[in-house]
Amino acid sequence: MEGTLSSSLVCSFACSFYAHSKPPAEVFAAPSRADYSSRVAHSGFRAKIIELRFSIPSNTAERSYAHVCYTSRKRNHNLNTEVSPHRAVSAVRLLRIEQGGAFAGLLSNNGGKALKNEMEYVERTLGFRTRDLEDRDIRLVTDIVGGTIRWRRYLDHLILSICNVEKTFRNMEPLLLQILRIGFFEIIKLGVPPYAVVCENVRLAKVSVRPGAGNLVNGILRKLVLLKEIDSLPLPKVEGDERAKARALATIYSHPVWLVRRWTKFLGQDDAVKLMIWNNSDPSFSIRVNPHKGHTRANVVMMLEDMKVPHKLSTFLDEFICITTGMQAIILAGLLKDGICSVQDESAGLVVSVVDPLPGETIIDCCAAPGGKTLFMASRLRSQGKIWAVDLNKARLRVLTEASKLHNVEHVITILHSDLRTLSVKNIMKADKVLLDVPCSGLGVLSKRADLRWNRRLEDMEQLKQLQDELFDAASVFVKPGGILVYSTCSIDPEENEDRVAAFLLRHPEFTVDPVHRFVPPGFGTVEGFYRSSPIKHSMDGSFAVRLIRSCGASS
Ligand SMILES: C[S@@+](CC[C@H](N)C(=O)[O-])C[C@H]1O[C@@H](n2cnc3c(N)ncnc32)[C@H](O)[C@@H]1O
Repeated sequence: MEGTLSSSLVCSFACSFYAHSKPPAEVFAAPSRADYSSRVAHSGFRAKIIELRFSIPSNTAERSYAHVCYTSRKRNHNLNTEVSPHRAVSAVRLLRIEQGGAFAGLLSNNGGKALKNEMEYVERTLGFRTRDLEDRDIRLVTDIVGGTIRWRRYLDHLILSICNVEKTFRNMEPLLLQILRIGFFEIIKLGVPPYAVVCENVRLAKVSVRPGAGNLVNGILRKLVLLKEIDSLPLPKVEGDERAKARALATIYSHPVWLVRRWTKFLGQDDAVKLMIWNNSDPSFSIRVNPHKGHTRANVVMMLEDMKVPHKLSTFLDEFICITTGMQAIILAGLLKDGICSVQDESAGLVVSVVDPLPGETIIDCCAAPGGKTLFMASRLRSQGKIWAVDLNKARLRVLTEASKLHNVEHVITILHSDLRTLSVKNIMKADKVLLDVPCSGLGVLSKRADLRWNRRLEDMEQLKQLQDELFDAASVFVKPGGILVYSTCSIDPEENEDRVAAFLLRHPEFTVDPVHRFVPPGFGTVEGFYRSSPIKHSMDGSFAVRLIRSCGASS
């Protein structure tokens, strides 16, 4: 069959392949019919191959694709024990993330089911099963997937430089590119012995892409090893005008150029680099102990010691424990599932300190779901008082409802599914305190959200700012005279933080800043009286909050 197909059509075929557990259809690129046949032979399905030849509009070269209709599952599934399972799973997961079908975190509260789905995807994509993942493999997948996504721009620069021919790089099968990225990441950033990396990634490319792909991986990885040995990785120099410097820094520290330019402008080059280094480092987590399940922090510390999970007490929040590694063990031990504690960054906990919920108060949590801050505020109310938890997203509110039951705080929380802006027009509720934790860019949490830096665009910022202003106005309506309004973000961007507050105060002279210094530890309050946590200063996520007080005589 001859013709012209758009790349989006190819993509939609490929997506349908991932979406079905029944015998699927897929389209993939391969230079010869023998390659299609080899792939189908490994697939575990009986299949009919229809060959397509077409050119992609953005790419003048004609390419050959196979449209494979898998007709039924073969009875005996191919178990491939030679391919290292964590590499195979990582490659497929990276492919899915890039195609928008998965998130970066493999850690899941419902580990068993998630893992089973994961392995089914791997089997459907590669055409063979690997042995099941052990705990150690899961940790490796988490490290490799997170790291490879973070370092994508840097790795692609090296791969492209070593391929030498841009066409080879651009025309690479998507799975092959992931295998190369993994190999580069393991050699350069994880320091895995090159022999093992070359050998295993070559084998994976051969059996999962096509036999010829193994040779390509072999050649490219060996060149990389050589360049690394002589300390000659082809990296750009930070020189030239602003734009050239930003491009070089963006490659060396693997961030989008627009972010580098923005941070260089707001923070200066040195702090921008420190921030990028933080974003590329392994994320650290903290857990909040839930007292409503009869546990104390000392209790949970003993459990962590039994589990040999390295930890230290938070110096900023009495309920928090910082964990460097071992989250998987905490999940497997059921500490989250049983509501004994929840994962919450200290920076988010300190926003609750800014709100300072007191027993007996009525609080409206305006953008509440999935409820991290609602639950902490509920816990601080000590069963006296009320929280109205408002959110637009029904699915996320369901998570909040379940979590509030799990944490034994559901009696103080009432869920309200609504657009805050519509609710504010009705003007039916007034509260002592109102928390507005607005949708934001999330630029303060890039170390935990490995893929976020690649998904955010400069254009998003304008839309977000407009939404933040609208929600800020809406939230203010619920504050009673003399009451408190807290606006917060998990962003470090002044345009989402200080600038939004300044614009709000111009529109709402009935509010004034109530400095946060008496609510947060020293070092977190700014001269303007705002709360700001900084990854480079406090080694935690970046977040922001302001506490505003409505004048006693003023009502909306
Ligand atoms: C940053 S998240 C809130 C996180 C939450 N406070 C927590 O600590 O878990 C922002 C939330 O705003 C919600 N949201 C966005 N637009 C909204 C609107 N117009 N009205 C109400 N909620 C909205 C989103 O559904 C999302 O759950």
